[in-house]
Amino acid sequence: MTTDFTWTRAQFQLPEGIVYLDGNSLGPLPKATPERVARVMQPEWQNLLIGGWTKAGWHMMPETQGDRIAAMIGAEPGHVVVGDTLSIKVYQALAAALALRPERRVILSDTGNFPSDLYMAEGLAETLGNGTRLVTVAPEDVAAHLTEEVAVLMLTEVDYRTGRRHDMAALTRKAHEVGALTLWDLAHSFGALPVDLAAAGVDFAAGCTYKYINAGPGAPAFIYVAPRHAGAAGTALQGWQGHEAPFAFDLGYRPASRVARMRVGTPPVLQLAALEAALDIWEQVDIADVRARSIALSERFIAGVEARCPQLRLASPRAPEHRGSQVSFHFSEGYAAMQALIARGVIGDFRAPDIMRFGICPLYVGEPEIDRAIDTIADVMAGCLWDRPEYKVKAMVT
Ligand SMILES: Cc1ncc(COP(=O)(O)O)c(C=O)c1O
Ligand SMILES: Nc1c(O)cccc1C(=O)C[C@H](N)C(=O)O
Repeated sequence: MTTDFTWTRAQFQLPEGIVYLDGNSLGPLPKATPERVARVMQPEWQNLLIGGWTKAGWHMMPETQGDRIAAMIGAEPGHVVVGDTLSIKVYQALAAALALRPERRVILSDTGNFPSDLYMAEGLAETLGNGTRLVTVAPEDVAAHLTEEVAVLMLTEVDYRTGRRHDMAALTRKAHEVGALTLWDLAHSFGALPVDLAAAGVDFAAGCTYKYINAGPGAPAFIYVAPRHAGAAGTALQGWQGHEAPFAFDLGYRPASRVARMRVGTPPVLQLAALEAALDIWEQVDIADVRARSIALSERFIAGVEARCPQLRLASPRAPEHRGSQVSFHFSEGYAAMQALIARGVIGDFRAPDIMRFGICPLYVGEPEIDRAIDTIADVMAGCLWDRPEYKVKAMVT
């Protein structure tokens, strides 16, 4: 299959006149989504009422959508389930992995990891109360800290700030050599670059669907458990929907034999419908084409910005194979500069302390958008427009 990027572009409802370079945080609205979500309300919810769980397939959506996701990330069918938030899925996967290495006490991660993953690990370690501790090292030092003390290597493949990409297969191999298990956060990988969990020998993974996948604000996360751990992995959060027979209402918990054991409570059906519509687009897309185009667009962007804006310093790795699908620059007044860009219709975002972040999503971003972004950044820099007081007011959510 060759991806038709004119077609993909036409599938999105982007506001007129803007260049959207923040799909690495929240993807835009696919045109088919409102109708698909509305269908769950009318006729499904209106007419089927409680019967919708069975007759409209709502109950199985976490698994049916999980299988679709599995096919996109090189996971074995039946080993991915959708639901909850990424923070929760990280917690469950980490708890399961730690329990599989009961004699070890170290969770190894890096300082580039997303804070929520680190907070979850700290909280879990505290709850376990058995001396389990989180050790965070610089991203480039991870391999050197893989020792026989490590129970779980927990990393985000692509750094949310710089876009720096870990070598998932090599680090997984190295972790296994010392007897550790791996947990990969795919938040900035899924839909950004090819992922092959089975080939890399990954033990656990989790990711979200509201970024590159475009399933909407608050869209559910997913979790992957490798087949070799499927029977032994505990779920930590023993909700009734992860029970082998939820509608038997047993007083005792029996985990489902399938990855469904990682379900917790009632699934968010409206949000899952939005995910379905988003995945329909991805079924017409070859991720290898997306990756090639993302690299070409990113190279064009970096070259253009560096040629015209000496004030900005590249924060992302220069070699494309070491990046995800975002490009970041350091600039001391990055927050205000980003507000100036947004006011001119070029939407990226800012991450403390000084990172201007631009997501390159080829499904709806092409050369004209990249060139307009470069021109606008050059204008903001040349005119020191970031120095205006109105751009220095901090918003609550960035
Ligand atoms: C790498 C990474 N992990 C975890 C999270 C947390 O996800 P959630 O808010 O869905 O729990 C995010 C984004 O918020 C993220 O970028
Ligand atoms: N989930 C978000 C939200 O509810 C509001 C604003 C941003 C987000 C994000 O997902 C941030 C994202 N994980 C990041 O890479 O910074």
